[in-house]
Amino acid sequence: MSGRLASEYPAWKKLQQLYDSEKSKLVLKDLFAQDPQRFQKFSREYNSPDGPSVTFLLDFSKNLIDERVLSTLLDLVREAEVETYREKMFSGEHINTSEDRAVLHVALRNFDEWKINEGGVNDVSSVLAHIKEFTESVRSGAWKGYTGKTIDTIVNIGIGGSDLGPVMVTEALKAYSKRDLKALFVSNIDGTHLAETLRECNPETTLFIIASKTFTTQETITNATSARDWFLATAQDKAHVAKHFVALSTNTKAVTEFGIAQENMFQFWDWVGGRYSLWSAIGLSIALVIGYDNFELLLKGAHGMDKHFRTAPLEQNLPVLLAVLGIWYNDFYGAQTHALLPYDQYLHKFADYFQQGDMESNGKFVTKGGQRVDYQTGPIIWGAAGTNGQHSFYQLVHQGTKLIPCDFLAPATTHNPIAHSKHHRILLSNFFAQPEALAFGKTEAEVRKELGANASEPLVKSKVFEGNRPSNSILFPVLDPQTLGALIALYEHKIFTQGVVWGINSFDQMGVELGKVLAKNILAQLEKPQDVVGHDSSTTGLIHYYQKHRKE
Ligand SMILES: O=P(O)(O)OC[C@H]1O[C@@H](O)[C@@H](O)[C@@H](O)[C@@H]1O
Repeated sequence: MSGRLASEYPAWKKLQQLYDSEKSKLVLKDLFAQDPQRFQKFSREYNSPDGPSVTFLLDFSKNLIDERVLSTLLDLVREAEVETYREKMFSGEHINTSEDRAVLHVALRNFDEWKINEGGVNDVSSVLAHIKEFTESVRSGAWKGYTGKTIDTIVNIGIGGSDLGPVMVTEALKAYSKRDLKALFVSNIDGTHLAETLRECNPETTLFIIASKTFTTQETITNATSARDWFLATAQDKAHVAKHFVALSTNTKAVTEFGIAQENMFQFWDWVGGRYSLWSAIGLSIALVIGYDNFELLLKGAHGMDKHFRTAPLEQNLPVLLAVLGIWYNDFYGAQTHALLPYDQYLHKFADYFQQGDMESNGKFVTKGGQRVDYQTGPIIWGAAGTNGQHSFYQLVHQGTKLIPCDFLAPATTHNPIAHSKHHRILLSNFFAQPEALAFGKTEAEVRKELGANASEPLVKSKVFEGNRPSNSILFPVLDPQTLGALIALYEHKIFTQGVVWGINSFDQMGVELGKVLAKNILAQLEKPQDVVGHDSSTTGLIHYYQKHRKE
């Protein structure tokens, strides 16, 4: 990637001018009043260009934009050569320059359509076949534990990208799950996570999936080793490990050293970034829970979005549109955060997932060319499932002093139409009402009318909603595997587009390294107070306090 500073592009400068001169006119109430076509102009329906049918509506009309702002934002995308870098990604160029790697999660869901030149790409289908064979064997009960019993529990041990994707997707697609196969996830090094999980497991019927791209991650290897010790305390014979432990990794050597047979290892490649890996062997737990065919639908739904991203004109290109809207708020309005608000309980981990997806990708202050940026890069991503958020943090979103752009997502149809879909209608009425309230607010005059002449001034003021708070709404027919695949890919490509504009490398994660190194050093000093050397007084004081109070 060019690694140029985004602030040097002519369109960036023009956007700054537009912001300065037009900001006071970009008032949603007026913009909607002036243009009866605004919804038509600023909404797009997605229809998957191929593969399983996926459709959804992206309504971005409640954003603080007009046609001039949008076209200038798209000029910025052109000037940053997003289209060129998009092609570089799809063709397997090493766009992850700091690690000299290709970025090819799109190859994992390509189903041989596009020719890509990179080692391992041709093995994707054989790994999928391995996943299919294995999942069918476990789900059918043909795969037996060491005492001949069927597997009824799987435990995915992994962290970061080797955990968050499987957790999010298995939750999101619970409606498609095999209900008699319990899926548990252990990520934290905190022994509590493993201990509490193992309480739910029977060694005779539990399958451990050790998910680690590198197979060197301290948390995962420590948890996996303790899980193996727990298993062997009952099973006794090391030969039984083969029936109860499989690995998902790029590191064959470390996997075999751990004692997992090569035939129980599911391979992937260094061009799959951790936070983009749920489509790879890392998705094994997903395939086990929802079945291989549904896993394939997830991949195909994502592939449809890849094709859309690769071919649709920028004005129609949904990931690009989401990306530029984000840039508008992040870099010109000074918004620090972006909220993901799915009105679907099944998507309750969606924001957690994209916290890593977005923040580990675009939380960088240096361009690919090595320059310190002079603008904001990745936003803080957060959110929760509606309507829970409404009874918690929405107060600040509506009346706080910060601008928080929001994405609202919802399915038109629920998988659980209890009480004749009464719950769902109430849920959706909130999904429609919140963006409306954010955009149009409530004026002082309206409040006065409502409260009557005797209302006190402070009470009137406290009930005013300034409005003009932007949001996107994404409405899809039903949360099925293919739609989820398309939605995840939509956000992946949004992140890619923003990264190219900001000139940063969205595909390394140097920022997680320092803490790891320091922790290793400190671990070696925890025994005795006299070992605690080379730290500032605060760190030393904290460690000494721990040493004084620990019991074990
Ligand atoms: O899959 P492994 O190699 O265990 O890595 C797990 C996670 O480690 C973190 O430090 C990050 O680098 C993540 O991107 C990664 O997903």
